[in-house]
Amino acid sequence: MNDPLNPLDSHLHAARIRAKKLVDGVVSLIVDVTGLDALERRALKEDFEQSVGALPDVEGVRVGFTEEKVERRMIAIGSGKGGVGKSTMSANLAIALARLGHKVGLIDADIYGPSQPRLLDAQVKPKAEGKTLIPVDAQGVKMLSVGQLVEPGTALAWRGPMAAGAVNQLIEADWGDAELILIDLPPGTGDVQLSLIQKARPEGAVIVSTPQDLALIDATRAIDLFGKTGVPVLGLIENMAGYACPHCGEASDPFGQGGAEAEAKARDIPFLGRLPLSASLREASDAGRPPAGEEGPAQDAFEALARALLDALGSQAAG
Ligand SMILES: Nc1ncnc2c1ncn2[C@@H]1O[C@H](COP(=O)(O)OP(=O)(O)OP(=O)(O)O)[C@@H](O)[C@H]1O
Repeated sequence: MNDPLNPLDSHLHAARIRAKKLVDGVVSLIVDVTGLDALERRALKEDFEQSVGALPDVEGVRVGFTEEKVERRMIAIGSGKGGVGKSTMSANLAIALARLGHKVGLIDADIYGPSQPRLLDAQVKPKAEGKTLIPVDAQGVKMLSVGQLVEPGTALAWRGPMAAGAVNQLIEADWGDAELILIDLPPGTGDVQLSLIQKARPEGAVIVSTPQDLALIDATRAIDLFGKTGVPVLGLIENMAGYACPHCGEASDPFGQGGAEAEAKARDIPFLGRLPLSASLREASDAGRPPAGEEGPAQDAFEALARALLDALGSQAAG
């Protein structure tokens, strides 16, 4: 006899059907929703209810969901002081990790200057399903920013617990299939950063520093902050290390060379690599075109940093 549910085999989302049965006119479907956010799940459910409900002899439809469990790892990106390129690094590392085949999320928790919506050219408000925020798709990365929770340009003079509350909303968002979530912390090593780290409980941290002495002293404070909270430092990245003159090509080291690497070595922390000061990198970043997404030397540099980070994460998990 012809199975009345046969037409489901040619449904657009037939590959997601894990089980189907028809009992007394009621169809029960189990649908795999791996990788779909709450809005997409609702749309899929409605689609099945409508198309199955229209089949002959069907009086009711029940749709249940199943999904593969995603093992999520959160990595905090911190810096001892502002302006060292932590946000630029977070955006480009996120894109480089996604290009290496990872499902990546990015939380912009920089309450003093949330810049990810601009860096990733994604200045849109996220949607919500009930109280759960749905990250926006930003150049292949799922992203949420504290900047999306307030009006643009509003100074965020939040204290630690308030900031932690807002960041909590971002952490508990619907991250779908994202397995690696980078969290761009506010610069500095005060109470605000401390309570954010305690709230987020990242698996590891990356510290961004410039080669300047002062930044290095600040970087060591950041290392101590993560030590205090029991978060292992996965590695140090040196940004704005050396400068290639765009006119004559001569390379120079306005802030000195090797300081960050030496500091990392002295502290027994992996040195993940360095990125030179580059006018084209700054221009592309300011224009919302992260260089990690465009072919060129900067893309190669970010890919190498992303690989070093994955290695450090691997050894951390193994150790
Ligand atoms: N390697 C680089 N070469 C040239 N410009 C850079 C480089 N890295 C970052 N910048 C520029 O430096 C400025 C500060 O960078 P960014 O906002 O990422 O720093 P930050 O550490 O996140 O600062 P804050 O947390 O205070 O916002 C930006 O204009 C950015 O484009």
